Amino acid sequence: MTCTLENHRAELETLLSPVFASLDSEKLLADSPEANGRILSEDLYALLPIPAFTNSQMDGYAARSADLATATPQSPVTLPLGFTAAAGDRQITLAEGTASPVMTGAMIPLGADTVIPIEESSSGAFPDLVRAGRGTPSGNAEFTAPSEPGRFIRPAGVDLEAGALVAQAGTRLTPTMIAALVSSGLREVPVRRALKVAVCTTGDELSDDQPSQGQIPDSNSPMLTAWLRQYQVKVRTLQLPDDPKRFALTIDALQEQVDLILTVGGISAGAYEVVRQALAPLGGAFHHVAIQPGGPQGFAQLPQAAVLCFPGNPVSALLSAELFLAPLLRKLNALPDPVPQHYPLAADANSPEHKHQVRRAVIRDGQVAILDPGSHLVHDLARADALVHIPVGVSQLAAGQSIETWSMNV
Ligand SMILES: Nc1nc2c(c(=O)[nH]1)N[C@H]1C(S)=C(S)[C@@H](COP(=O)(O)OP(=O)(O)OC[C@H]3O[C@@H](n4cnc5c(N)ncnc54)[C@H](O)[C@@H]3O)O[C@H]1N2
Ligand code: MOO
Repeated sequence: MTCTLENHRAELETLLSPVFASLDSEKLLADSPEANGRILSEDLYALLPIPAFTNSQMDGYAARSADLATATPQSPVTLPLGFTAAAGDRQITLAEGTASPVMTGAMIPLGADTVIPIEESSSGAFPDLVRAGRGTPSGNAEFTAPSEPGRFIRPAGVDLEAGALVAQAGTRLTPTMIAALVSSGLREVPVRRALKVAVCTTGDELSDDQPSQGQIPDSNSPMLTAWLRQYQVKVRTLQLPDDPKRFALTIDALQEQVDLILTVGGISAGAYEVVRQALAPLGGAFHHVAIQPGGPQGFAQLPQAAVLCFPGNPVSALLSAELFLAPLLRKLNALPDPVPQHYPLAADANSPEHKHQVRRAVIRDGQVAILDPGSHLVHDLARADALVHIPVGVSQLAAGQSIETWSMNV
């Protein structure tokens, strides 16, 4: 049975929506390597303000603006030095009529209301400094201009008040959001549990180490694993021979361990189509989608897990993931949809009129050159910059015509 790209997409959305909706919440450290890209499962409110305390924006002197009100180059104001406030120190108190050396990020001394950058002091450099509890400060600093209240002072909570909403449920953790969470005192955060997928590559020809005659390296397994991990999926891989009984037993056991089983290969018209042979009796649907590559497709709903069946040719497998899984995983991960770019075609191109063709392409010198359509060309797949969609009904494209390109391998 042949179906359209859109119909198959809709079928997979029906299959996978309940799987995605069933993912519950888990706690994760916001500063752990797995946090980036995960989705918050609750609204989160700041435990600490950002900044956590009022601090200096500059290395310089903390002072009272009133003490410097009359300072001019002709009549500078000289203030004796107080203790030095360094980043990490407890708050010190500024004695009236003194200036305290203060470093960027240090707490503003109690009583100070302005910071004069070191470059603006007459000497332009710090003299010998003394931190609280480590001796008695001596020396002076000379100022030739007033400094207004609040100058170079970063007030506590100016970015976010304690108790304010840091991020809503559904927010994707980015490097910057991780910084905001940690800054607001939120280290352990509730996130949606990662989707668990078992990638099952199939075929007696697959080999992991030294392929003997007739064998090939299993490239689909690492390719799809890396591809799925872009979407925060927890992947386990299995390589299964062309033995339908063993395949059926393995799938049955996997059901309890993962949310989705993704099989690759073994679904077209051959005599040893292990996936089709094992899953068709269990209600699996196998059909031909009017796309190229990636025509043969299948899926099954088992009692405890959904099964998605991609064709085995490497280009077909990857494009099946891009066409059918990527839109759903982007939605799941609150990622934006990609935006196409437009380039003129470098040469004429043909496409089968009754199929939606997806071609790999390279963009050179402002033009898009379409690569060979073969679904076994895994190196061409790797060197492609873009995908070009040629819809049903279009059989020819002319050199120079502007076409839509969708970035890939970025
Ligand atoms: N008589 C027909 N033959 C084929 C048809 C058809 O309609 N009628 N469709 C062709 C198309 S299109 C595709 S796509 C493939 C899909 O076949 P399968 O999904 O059954 O995949 P396999 O036969 O198992 O493998 C196809 C191809 O890919 C290689 N392969 C498989 N797994 C891997 C892997 N993990 N890593 C690297 N390469 C892999 C495999 O060795 C084959 O060369 O069927 C066409 N035939
Ligand atoms: O659909 Mo197959 O994926 O053309 O090679």
